[in-house]
Amino acid sequence: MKITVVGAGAVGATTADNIARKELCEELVLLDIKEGIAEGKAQDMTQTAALLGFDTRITGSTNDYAKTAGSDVVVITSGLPRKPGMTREELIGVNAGIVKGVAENILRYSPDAIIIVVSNPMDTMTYLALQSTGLPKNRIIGMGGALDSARFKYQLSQHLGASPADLNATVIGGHGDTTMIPLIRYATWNSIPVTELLSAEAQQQIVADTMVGGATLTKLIGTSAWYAPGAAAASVVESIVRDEKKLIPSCVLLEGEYGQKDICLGVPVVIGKSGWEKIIDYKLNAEEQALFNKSADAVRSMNDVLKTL
Ligand SMILES: NC(=O)c1ccc[n+]([C@@H]2O[C@H](COP(=O)([O-])OP(=O)(O)OC[C@H]3O[C@@H](n4cnc5c(N)ncnc54)[C@H](O)[C@@H]3O)[C@@H](O)[C@H]2O)c1
Ligand SMILES: O=C(O)C[C@H](O)C(=O)O
Repeated sequence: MKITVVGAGAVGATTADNIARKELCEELVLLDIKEGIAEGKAQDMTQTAALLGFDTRITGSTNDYAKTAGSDVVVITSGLPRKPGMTREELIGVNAGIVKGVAENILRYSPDAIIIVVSNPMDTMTYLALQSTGLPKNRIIGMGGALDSARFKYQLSQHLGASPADLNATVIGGHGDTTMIPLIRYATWNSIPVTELLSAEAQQQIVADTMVGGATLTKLIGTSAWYAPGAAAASVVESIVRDEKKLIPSCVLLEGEYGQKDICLGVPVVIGKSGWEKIIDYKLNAEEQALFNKSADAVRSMNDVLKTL
């Protein structure tokens, strides 16, 4: 198994670190456009092997895609992160060019790869990667829901005094401050609906705080987060390489599912060795479906911006 992570910045390096620690592959390539950064981080990470006890071989590459040849899975994290006060959508102008170029280069050397898109605005970057590579839809997965659902569980755990591991909670829709939809109606604490345990005010607060989870961290740190994003991206990789069939909300092409088509948006999907394998229908109620449609409208207008770049 060979995995490439493009972008050796905060999220890319953390994703690679998680992949290596979990020994998800024999060969891991970290690629960046900035001279030396990928080689340096690959060497630094390799020096943890003796301490942590893993055997994954990690190679760094300064923009040499030949080194990525034959990758089974590729994670794209290259691109600008937002600064405090910005939205993810404001990154489209720079990141669209980066993601398109990277996806095309990857495909040249790894025609069979499954691609995971992390760069923001992620829903539109996933759509762009799908359009520009023409890959089968199941091989392009946008990572957002895995992270947002982990943040949703974090918020629930704080209010309930519960272990996040005992919580089951899902965020669908876009990966944006106003487009994500934490499905509180479906959230449970070891099978008990959280709606039976929390006041209406607490539920509203949890949903609101989950939606701005990324913005909150960006304000605190001065750039966007990387520990949970890197762990979330690695969890999607793990479900693919171990063929786990985990149900992970992810951004995929919709062709009528959830009432939408010609758009990549977050829905619960089963992820295994072929990429995303099927979409699970959560049977949204009218209010949730209205939110989903609104989210789709917002993402579609970002997708339209691609035509003007
Ligand atoms: N989808 C998500 O859940 C999620 C979560 C966190 C961050 N992000 C996004 O991930 C991206 C990366 O964030 P970060 O914090 O790692 O940023 P960063 O600045 O730390 O790293 C980005 C890296 O990309 C590299 N890069 C730029 N152009 C490149 C190219 N053409 N080829 C190869 N490498 C290139 C840069 O040199 C840099 O090292 C941002 O767009 C951010 O918004 C998404
Ligand atoms: O918030 C961001 O801009 C980065 C990422 O999408 C996140 O949710 O952490």
